[in-house]
Amino acid sequence: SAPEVREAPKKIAIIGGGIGGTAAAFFLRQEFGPAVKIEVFEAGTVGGRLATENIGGYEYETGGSIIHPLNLHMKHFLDRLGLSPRADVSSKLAIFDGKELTFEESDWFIVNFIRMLWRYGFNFIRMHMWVEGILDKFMRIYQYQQFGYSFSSVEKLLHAMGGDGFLTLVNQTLEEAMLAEGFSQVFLNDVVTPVTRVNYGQSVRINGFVGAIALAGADSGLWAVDGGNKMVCSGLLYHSKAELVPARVTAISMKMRPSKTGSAANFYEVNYVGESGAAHSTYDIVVVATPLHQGMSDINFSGFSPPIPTHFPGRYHQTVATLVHGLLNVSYLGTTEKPERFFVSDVLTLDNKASEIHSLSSLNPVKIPKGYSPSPASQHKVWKIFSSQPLSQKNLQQIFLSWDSVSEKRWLAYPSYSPPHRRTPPFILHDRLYYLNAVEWAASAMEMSAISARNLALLAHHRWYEQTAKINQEDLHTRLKGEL
Ligand SMILES: Cc1cc2nc3c(=O)[nH]c(=O)nc-3n(C[C@H](O)[C@H](O)[C@H](O)COP(=O)(O)OP(=O)(O)OC[C@H]3O[C@@H](n4cnc5c(N)ncnc54)[C@H](O)[C@@H]3O)c2cc1C
Ligand SMILES: CC(C)=CCC/C(C)=C/CC/C(C)=C/CSC[C@H](N)C(=O)O
Repeated sequence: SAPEVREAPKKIAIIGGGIGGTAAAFFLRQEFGPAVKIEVFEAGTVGGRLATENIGGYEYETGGSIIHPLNLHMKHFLDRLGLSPRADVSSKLAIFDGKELTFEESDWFIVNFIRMLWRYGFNFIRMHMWVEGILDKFMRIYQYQQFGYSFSSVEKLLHAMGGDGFLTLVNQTLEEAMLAEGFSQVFLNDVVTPVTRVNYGQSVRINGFVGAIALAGADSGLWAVDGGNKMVCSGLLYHSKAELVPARVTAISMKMRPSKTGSAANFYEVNYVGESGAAHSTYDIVVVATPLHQGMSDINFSGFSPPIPTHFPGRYHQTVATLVHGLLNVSYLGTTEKPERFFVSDVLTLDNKASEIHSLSSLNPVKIPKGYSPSPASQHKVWKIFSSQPLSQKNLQQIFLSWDSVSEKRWLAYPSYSPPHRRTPPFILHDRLYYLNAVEWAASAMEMSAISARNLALLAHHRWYEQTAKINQEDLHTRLKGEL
């Protein structure tokens, strides 16, 4: 007799309208087809940690800002949504030790190359090769997902990409991993630390995997979305024909109802508070696309065995983004260069007591006006400072000669990474209840949330239709060699 065909799910809930939740809506629609009703709950603003701030009539990114050229899901979203990358504006990097600039990029590639070779031998070239090797393995996920394969835990996903090497990498510090590879401590202090400070606000004691991602975040060819990165989220929401529910989810519980076949079927009840008060709805599948950690979201899970905690262990790191429209005090950076000749756009910092800030960058608006070009420090412009604590008035007076606006955004930005990690939170919280942001404990980035969204859409589909052959397959890399 023909195998029993399971009915399609009728309703899916996604909690969170950031890049993770909206990408999940997009991929779930792709997997389950047009009939299923998808609802996205968002307590704040669509985009979540992708957000902009208006200064003087222009919008500037205050959260997630850069995208790697090999981030294929983000690229694909732009193509599907008819969005474009923002026009390129040249940039110039320097490193600050709290007193003076220890490195200032030259306009000439060869000058930078010789300086780096002189100071750090082959460390610099080898670092590029090391990161490239990790990215090569990382890229395997796209082929697996293209073929419909999914993974039931972060560890299994990492293992499928990079084998035991990736699992070792997430369980040791970047410092340990790079020292073991033969990089020098001086190179780690002078070059790698400034990158982990700007990109994750933390030291080289973050895990080796997220450390490699941070270093990839200093590659060339980084891009952003014309009009603002958060446009991808609203675009995905619209494209997926999901319904936005502007409400805060307070609780998720498991309920039973009798099914047509006589046996009991369980479903999820989502309780939420919106503008018109408290309400609840029921769903066949639920995807939680917000971090389940202290200060991030307070969702009470009831009726589950084993119990699901409101907050998993581990905390999120505070990064304060302060946007200042003002005149930079170049002597704060210990430089004697005239402000009209000072074109440095990104100042990274060393890890020492004198560096209260993690970075200082000149910001370009999300839409580049015609004829726009980088301006020197002698002109009023928008600067972004990353720090772990809010800046004091004294800090601002040291860094700027004058300013006409200051806006501060305190983010619980990404996990506070301190390997070895006890255990990464699970993707599967319960039978058909999934947790997208578990992936952030390997690394937090827009593309990581998109990869997790695709993985969970596939996983939810295969588990719904009991297609176990597409879950947790070993050795996919060898088996798919030669395929497309
Ligand atoms: C300052 C900063 C700089 C960064 N820079 C980069 C970068 O350059 N490149 C990069 O790739 N990544 C960067 N990141 C990381 C990146 O922004 C995140 O990894 C990514 O945006 C996470 O997206 P998400 O959708 O998974 O989570 P979020 O964006 O946090 O989305 C979760 C959403 O859920 C909502 N929510 C929470 N609780 C509830 C509830 N109970 N009910 C309903 N809704 C709820 C929230 O309001 C939020 O909108 C940066 C992050 C920060 C903060
Ligand atoms: C996931 C892969 C393969 C690559 C992502 C690389 C990337 C873009 C890393 C950056 C991650 C991050 C959290 C950056 C924060 S700050 C960004 C920027 N320097 C700024 O000033 O806003």
